[in-house]
Amino acid sequence: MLKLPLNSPNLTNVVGMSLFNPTGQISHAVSLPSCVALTPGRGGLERLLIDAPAGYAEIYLFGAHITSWVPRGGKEVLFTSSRAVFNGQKAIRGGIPLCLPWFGVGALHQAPPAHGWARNSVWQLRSVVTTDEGGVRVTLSLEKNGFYALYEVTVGEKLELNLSLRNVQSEPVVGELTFHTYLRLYDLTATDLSGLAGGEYIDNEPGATRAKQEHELKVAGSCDRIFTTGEAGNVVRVRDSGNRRTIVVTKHDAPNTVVWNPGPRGAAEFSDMAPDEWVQFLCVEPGRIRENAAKLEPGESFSISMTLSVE
Ligand SMILES: O=P(O)(O)OC[C@H]1O[C@@H](O)[C@H](O)[C@@H](O)[C@@H]1O
Repeated sequence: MLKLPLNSPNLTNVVGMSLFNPTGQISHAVSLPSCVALTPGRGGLERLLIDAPAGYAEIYLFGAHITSWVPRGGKEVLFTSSRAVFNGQKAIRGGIPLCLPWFGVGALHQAPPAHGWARNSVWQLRSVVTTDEGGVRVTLSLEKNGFYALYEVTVGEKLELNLSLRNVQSEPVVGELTFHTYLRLYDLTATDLSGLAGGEYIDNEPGATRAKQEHELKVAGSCDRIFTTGEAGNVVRVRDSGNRRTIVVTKHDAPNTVVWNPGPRGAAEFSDMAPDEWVQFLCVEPGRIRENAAKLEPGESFSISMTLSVE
């Protein structure tokens, strides 16, 4: 295993060389802009540090997992648990895990692992380029178990994500995708949501029946709802009053939005979350899952996208 020191001059502008990550795989040789470094992060896991004029972010190659995004002049938008485990095996608790190629137990009950294997896999870094808006665009890929996933992350004043999944096997398959986004909040119990009223949801538990969300959703404890939204639900606004901001989640080609928080009792059962941390986040998870899962013939693909912005 090759350990790279944080200050190594070779970590920026890496051209034509291969870096090893702690799981033994070789990262793709890519050229990095000067505002980007590929460094060992927590647990020695390879991580892209992006400090562009328009925004800051950290992306682990393990899970293609974004653990931090700070738009320039703003505050951290993503919650990452103080007890998150960075061992290259367990999914990182917080940030934006990708649920792929299934969500939860899967539309066809494919689990384990819960939420698919992408968040526990090391992704390949394909390219890192600057954007005209002062940001950085990162492309990552993962080919595994007959699927090919391509993930484009644009870090700037907004965080723009585009994720696609292709069937590269000879049989038809079913695929699901979700951005399992942990939004950092000053106080969940004082947070207002808008955009989900009028949508239909099902509680994420066996035997649950479908219901209509009559009023705007207020989450003050445990919540685990899978929404199917129309156009109106493409923009969900999360008013984080303690931080004097509204986080706006805009999605495309993603008919579902999962809203999840474990509440105090649920949080106490997680070894990778402090008991009092449940009030510091809300998961708003755009995706295409369950009855909307994509049926993919060989060679077919589908994609979902999400933009986070702050007002
Ligand atoms: O602990 P995990 O596998 O990261 O899942 C956390 C939660 O993820 C949410 O997306 C699900 O709706 C919840 O049911 C689940 O508990």
